[in-house]
Amino acid sequence: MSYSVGYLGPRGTFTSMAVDALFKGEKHMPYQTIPDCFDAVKFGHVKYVVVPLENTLEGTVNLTLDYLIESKQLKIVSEIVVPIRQHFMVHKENALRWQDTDVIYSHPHALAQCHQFLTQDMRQVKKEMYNSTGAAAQFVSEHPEQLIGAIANEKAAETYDLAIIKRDIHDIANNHTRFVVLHKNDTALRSNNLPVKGFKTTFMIALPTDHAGALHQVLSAFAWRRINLSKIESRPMKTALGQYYFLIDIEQKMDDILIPNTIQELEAIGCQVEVLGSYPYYHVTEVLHDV
Ligand SMILES: O=C(O)C(=O)C[C@]1(C(=O)O)C=C[C@@H](O)C=C1
Repeated sequence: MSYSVGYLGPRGTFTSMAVDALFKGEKHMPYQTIPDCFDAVKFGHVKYVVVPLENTLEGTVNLTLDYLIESKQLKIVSEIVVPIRQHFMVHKENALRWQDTDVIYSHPHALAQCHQFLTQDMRQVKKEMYNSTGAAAQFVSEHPEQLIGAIANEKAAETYDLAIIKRDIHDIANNHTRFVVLHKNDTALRSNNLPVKGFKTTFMIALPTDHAGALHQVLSAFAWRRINLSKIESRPMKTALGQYYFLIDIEQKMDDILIPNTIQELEAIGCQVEVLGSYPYYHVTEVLHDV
């Protein structure tokens, strides 16, 4: 295996910023889509992959969560939260004509994070979804003959030599995305250079059918042990309407007693419980500086 880390590429995505922060000096391999990232680690082309899981403004990246639910052999081994600053950029040859832009490309999450800018300043411009912010920037750089723009980060503008027209166009300043590192076994991945902010464990829980108050019982199994939940979310099981998995994050790492006992209690009421990972989390504090 020549590459150790795969990620949602190309260079210049926010995901590549997460990779740079966690895996300094390792060989990285960009993949075009989130499913490609999952396949790369499943089939052993890379040891780890980094994919986006959740954003402050847009919530969960459903594609990642659905693949995580499906890929039971993969575990979350680390998490990193990255500040997200979105900028509007065009090809340098079109910088003076940016007001004539016909189409703006970006990842659907990035477009959604810039709703106010797109509806107020760019109302007439067509919006097109792309696989990632970096790929949108690359596409713009390859098509100077078209009056198109991208929403992406500063690194993408540098990498693809684009002109930033408007900075910080995301709706709220406190915009962050949570990325997870996936691996074939559950050995937690520690960063060599970032301080650990804390630990989490993620569960996937299927409730027993026709059991009144089952979710209440699940929550109370955590509550009476004073285990702090940092997230709860449901995703359809895709088997029938009304059937869901509950994804629960707790602010605690796997231990020998408390968590195994919680799982036992959940199984005793008929729940199916999978631990999707028990891992350290990190924050990137510095935002890419202005040029
Ligand atoms: O990594 C990127 O640049 C992406 O395009 C993906 C993604 C996402 O899926 O949330 C990552 C971070 C930002 O929230 C916007 C887009």
